[in-house]
Amino acid sequence: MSQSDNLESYPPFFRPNHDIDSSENACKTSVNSDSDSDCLPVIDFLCMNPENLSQVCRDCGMFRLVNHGVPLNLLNQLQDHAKKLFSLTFEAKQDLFSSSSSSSSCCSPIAYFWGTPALTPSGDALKKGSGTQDHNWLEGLNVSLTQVSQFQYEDPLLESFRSLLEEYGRQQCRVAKTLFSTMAHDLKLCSTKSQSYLSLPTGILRVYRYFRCMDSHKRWGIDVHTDSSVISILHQDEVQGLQVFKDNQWLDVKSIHNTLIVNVGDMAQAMSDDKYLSVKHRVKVNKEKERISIGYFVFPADDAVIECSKYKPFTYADFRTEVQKDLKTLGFKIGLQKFKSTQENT
Ligand SMILES: O=C(O)CCC(=O)C(=O)O
Ligand SMILES: [Fe+2]
Repeated sequence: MSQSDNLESYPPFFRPNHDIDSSENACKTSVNSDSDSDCLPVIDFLCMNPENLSQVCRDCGMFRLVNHGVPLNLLNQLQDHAKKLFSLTFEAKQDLFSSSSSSSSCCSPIAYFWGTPALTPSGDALKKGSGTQDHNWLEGLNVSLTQVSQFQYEDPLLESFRSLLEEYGRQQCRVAKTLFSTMAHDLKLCSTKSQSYLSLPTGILRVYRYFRCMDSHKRWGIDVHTDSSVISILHQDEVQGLQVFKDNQWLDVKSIHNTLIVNVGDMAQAMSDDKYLSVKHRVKVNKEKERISIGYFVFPADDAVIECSKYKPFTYADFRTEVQKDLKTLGFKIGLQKFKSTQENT
């Protein structure tokens, strides 16, 4: 089936001819798109050089990870399953994954959302207070890794997707743990801190499908943001879309087979006292092709107090509450700036 035959899988808002005011949310920023070279530094997971890792976290905040050890077969199967599930009708996806739709899925560890990647802790899309229609051009599945391993679906396709997610989650935990222990060593964090600063049970996966969009110069897959996590790890399919703000310009992140993209999140920037960079990034949409990506996000323990000279002591729970509040009332995230110590603000 060609992609254009499958519009029933799109939420009605994203079907062509929907009456959208295309003057809103226009993206007119220039991009440097040098098609041959890769803009990201490379870290080899098999023979990781701690000094290189430290340098790229400070200079760039995003890097490409090679030799990560996640089986290629697992990556391919996950992409295939995600494609199949996203191609179901919009109504079927809502039924399968929404928490209120049926008693059997009321504690489903997988929640379906569309139009925004900003979710409440329970996985519901966070509606922006302004009431504007500045939707992001995507739909997705939010997966709690702790819950996904304690659940079984009756539907065979869902059950095999669940077990792939569980295995993928294990692989991402392994990668995140190793990366963070090298970072913690670099930042000279004591062992109590480094244990609570990366809490593997907080890990979530986000499986995204970015829709095709005729107004691709006016719409975003995800608009400019930094991640709230400690570390985020992304696997993308062959369709390019991610851009990173580096050297004062927006650069396209290449889609390179069998590599992962890692980025330093806000929490790691704070833990490092601003030595590491939680880098701005965004996702473009494409006129012809849909794009699927899978992100892993891991956070500090809710009660771990982040202490450093540049910020007032705060927990990730404090940070999340502020971010949710700002998204609801202002429509955007202020983030770390709100937690700067008084000295830093003067
Ligand atoms: O899908 C992508 O390429 C990036 C996703 C992302 O930036 C996010 O979920 O925070
Ligand atoms: Fe992100």
